[in-house]
Amino acid sequence: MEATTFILFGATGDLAKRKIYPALYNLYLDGKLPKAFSVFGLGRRELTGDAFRANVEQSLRNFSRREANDTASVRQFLDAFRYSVLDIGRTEDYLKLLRLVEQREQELGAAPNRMFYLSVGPEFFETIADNIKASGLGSADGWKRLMIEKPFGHDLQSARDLNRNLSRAFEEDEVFRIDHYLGKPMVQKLEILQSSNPVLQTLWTNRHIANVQITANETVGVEERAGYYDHVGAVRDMFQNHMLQLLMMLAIHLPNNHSTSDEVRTKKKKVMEALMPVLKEDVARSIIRGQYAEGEINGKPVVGYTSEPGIAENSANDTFIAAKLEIDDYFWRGVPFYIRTGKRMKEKSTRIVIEFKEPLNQHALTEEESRVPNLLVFEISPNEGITLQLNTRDPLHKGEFKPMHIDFHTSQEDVPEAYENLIHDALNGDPTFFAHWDEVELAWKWVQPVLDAFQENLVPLRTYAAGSYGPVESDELLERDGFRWRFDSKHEQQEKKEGTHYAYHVNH
Ligand SMILES: NC(=O)C1=CN([C@@H]2O[C@H](COP(=O)(O)OP(=O)(O)OC[C@H]3O[C@@H](n4cnc5c(N)ncnc54)[C@H](OP(=O)(O)O)[C@@H]3O)[C@@H](O)[C@H]2O)C=CC1
Ligand SMILES: O=C1O[C@H](COP(=O)(O)O)[C@@H](O)[C@H](O)[C@H]1O
Repeated sequence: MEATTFILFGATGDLAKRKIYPALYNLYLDGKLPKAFSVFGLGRRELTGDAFRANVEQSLRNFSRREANDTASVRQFLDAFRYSVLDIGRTEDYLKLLRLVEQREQELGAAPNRMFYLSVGPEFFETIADNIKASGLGSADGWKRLMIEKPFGHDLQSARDLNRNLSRAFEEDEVFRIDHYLGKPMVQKLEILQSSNPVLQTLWTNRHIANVQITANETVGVEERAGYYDHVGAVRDMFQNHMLQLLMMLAIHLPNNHSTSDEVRTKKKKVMEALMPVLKEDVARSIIRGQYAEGEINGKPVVGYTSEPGIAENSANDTFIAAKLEIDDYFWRGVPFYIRTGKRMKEKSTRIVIEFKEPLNQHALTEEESRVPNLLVFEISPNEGITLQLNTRDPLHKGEFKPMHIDFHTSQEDVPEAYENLIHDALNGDPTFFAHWDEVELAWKWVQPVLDAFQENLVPLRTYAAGSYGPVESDELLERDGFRWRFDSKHEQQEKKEGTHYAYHVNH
């Protein structure tokens, strides 16, 4: 791997502490960092190098998936870390940083390859990019890359403006837009599972699939992010990025088992282009918008959204969204994709369920028998696994017709965290699991009429009790088409109680 200087804006912030340092540490333990590797942490706070390294060490102790007790290896890891005070708007701070970076590269005899990671609010992105260019930090004789966090814009126009402005300093192939759902191991496997298994490849069409359900439910509420969340809602916070990325990753059809990043991203773009647009006037028919009221999570009472600290008591912000989408292409025409995401839901679960069409069913003895569909379930988090629901007869119960579950689960301890995968890919210059501008723009384009309809109150805001599965209208969205949400724990327990369960557990 090529020598790299990792320049981290927002090094004193929450994301750096909870995600970036632990990810770098685990990459280091796995031997996945370049030999010549330095980190320059930046922030306004006055910190000595030692104080900064102590903060990083604390973050490893608190948040790393592997223990940071081996003092020698932690010390060696921290050796790579430097801190420099930098105010984003002050050009002289960039010149000082340039001198420090050059000095360090010379000490190491390292090529001037520079990774700029912007772990700061989006309002700073353009200023930083311009200052990187103006100071010469971005003009060395090596590569330069820009990693940026979400949100990428607030709507279609602001995203376009941001992209145009960033492109003054960075080319598209130098920009690595993070969508951390693309770093989740099961999401990364979707592509290879489909493209390297003829069984799945054959089934991956509207001939066999009745519908696809994509869920990302959380039990947490707005937490300490009222100021941010109340302006974005579930539609911008989760739907426009993570949920549409999951849809793209599921719906792509790849030619073979060695697809290049260009092929993957081109196919994702094709999926977005084929997504049937929704008109502002029609949004209410295919989108359910919800907000949590008070309720119970894991047996404990919790307040409703508008009683959360920092949220206006008349806020009409969405904390839940369910949607029906259709892809108008050869493979998916006629297959509804149902997407659902919400805060303060019954359980934390991110998953994709593929419901297969009923068989011809000439042997079904009862109406009930004909209603048990085959399901293929990808559990993305908090547990990772794949479940296949098949039908069988139970010889112990008079040959009753029953579903059988075949489960494959991986042990969570050793699964790399999303940020590890993404930082590793970016260090290697592999953009496969980063959002290309074309995808981001098409996603905003699809979402814009939804934002407009919400803004103009064309879509009723439904309430749901905290700790439920969302508004009843979300169930009705599927019931209208003869379906229901699958594999919520209430259904899963029911189905598992009735059926046989086969588990296949893998420790890596
Ligand atoms: N936290 C999370 O879980 C997630 C965060 N994100 C995104 O990541 C980004 C960072 O979030 P988070 O870490 O939570 O934010 P924090 O508010 O915790 O940290 C902000 C960082 O920005 C620095 N900063 C702010 N203003 C300036 C300035 N004028 N000059 C120099 N540095 C400045 C702060 O340093 P100092 O105070 O020392 O100046 C601090 O290090 C945001 O874009 C957020 O949307 C995305 C997904 C999840
Ligand atoms: O990006 C975000 O994601 C988290 C949920 O991520 P997960 O990995 O825990 O599923 C969400 O809580 C947050 O609001 C959003 O900004």
